[in-house]
Amino acid sequence: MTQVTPAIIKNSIATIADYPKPGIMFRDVTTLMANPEAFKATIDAFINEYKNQGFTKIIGTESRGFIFGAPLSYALGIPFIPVRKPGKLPREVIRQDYLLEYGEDTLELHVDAIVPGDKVLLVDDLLATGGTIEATAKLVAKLGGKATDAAFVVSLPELGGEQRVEKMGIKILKLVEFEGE
Ligand SMILES: O=P(O)(O)OC[C@H]1O[C@H](OP(=O)(O)OP(=O)(O)O)[C@H](O)[C@@H]1O
Ligand SMILES: Nc1ncnc2[nH]cnc12
Repeated sequence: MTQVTPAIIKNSIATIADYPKPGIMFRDVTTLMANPEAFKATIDAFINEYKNQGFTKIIGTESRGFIFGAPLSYALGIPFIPVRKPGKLPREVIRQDYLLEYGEDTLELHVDAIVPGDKVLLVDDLLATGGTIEATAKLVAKLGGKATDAAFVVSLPELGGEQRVEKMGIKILKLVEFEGE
């Protein structure tokens, strides 16, 4: 489905140069979240795209993925599953290491959170190198599910994440792009 992204979404995202490391242009969605009109436009755009599409689970990746994934899960009546940084989930987990734009990390998923045949929507605030979403999709696959789609508020195409995620057969929705700005 093609939709026009309201300008308020991009306009409400702040950019901080050289955070958290020199050379990084940090796209800060806290200013979007603090703007109720922009936040509503963001969640509504996701609802329009993903209603009645047969998803059985929505995954949000810690931490900013929780902020956009949980309201979508509530609105669509689809279970919300958190993928978390190490040591945060209390029951048995599977793990996946991955590289970030500015570091490396590990993600974990409860082993009983995904069942074979699940059709999973991945939600995160931002797509940069695609390492986070690739690791999350691998966790889903290890448990027999299939991440078919991934939704982002922001994509940074210069960092190659879109090709990396599409190569895995995952369809991307991005509401906003930042390129050399
Ligand atoms: O496409 P990638 O190169 O993987 O980068 C994107 C990821 O990086 C950020 O999360 P971060 O790991 O900084 O964690 P946070 O949400 O807890 O701040 C962002 O929220 C995405 O999850
Ligand atoms: N440039 C960026 N801005 C905000 N979050 C990010 N996560 C990875 N790269 C980022």
